[in-house]
Amino acid sequence: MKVIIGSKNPTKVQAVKEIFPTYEVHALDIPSHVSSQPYTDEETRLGAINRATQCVNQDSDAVGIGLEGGVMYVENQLFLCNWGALVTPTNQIFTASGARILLPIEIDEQLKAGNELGDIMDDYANRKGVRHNEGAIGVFTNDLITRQEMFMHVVKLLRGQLEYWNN
Ligand SMILES: O=P(O)(O)OP(=O)(O)OP(=O)(O)OC[C@H]1O[C@@H](n2cnc3c(O)ncnc32)[C@H](O)[C@@H]1O
Ligand SMILES: [Mg+2]
Repeated sequence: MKVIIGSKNPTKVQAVKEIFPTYEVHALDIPSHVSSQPYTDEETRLGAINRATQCVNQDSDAVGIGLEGGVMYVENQLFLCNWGALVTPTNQIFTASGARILLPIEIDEQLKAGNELGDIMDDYANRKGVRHNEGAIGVFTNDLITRQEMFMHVVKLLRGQLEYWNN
């Protein structure tokens, strides 16, 4: 069995490898066809579905997975949000979201100024490549939950649904 993950971001690729250990895992750089910084649950989830669908279009024997990061408001407060989608060769679509965490007001202001969260996080935390490593969720949980761990949970939710509806 084969799974294609529509990103080369190591936090996403590793998450899929951990949760699908018996599958052959391929990583392809696939566009999300939504804004580079999604701002709602709907847009973030659509980005994940778009990536997963394009993965299956590349190889009709494979299961496609898309993982997408975004932000969303809950009562005027900005939260990190992440969505995953899994598309099967017969076009079943499963989606699931990841843990959310409040972002400081400074991050909200920087995003409104048009910067991408990945770049803002490097400046804010004075680190390099936060998006490829611990992620914003790692920074704001004192490294207790990394971006890969958060994505692992999302991919587990996808795999579980795939198995439930196909057994
Ligand atoms: O190569 P891809 O798969 O696109 O990986 P990415 O790091 O750009 O991740 P996303 O496109 O899924 O994320 C959308 C935007 O949100 C940013 N982002 C989302 N979650 C993040 C996190 O935990 N830490 C840092 N940046 C994050 C990311 O940098 C993008 O600007
Ligand atoms: Mg991106």
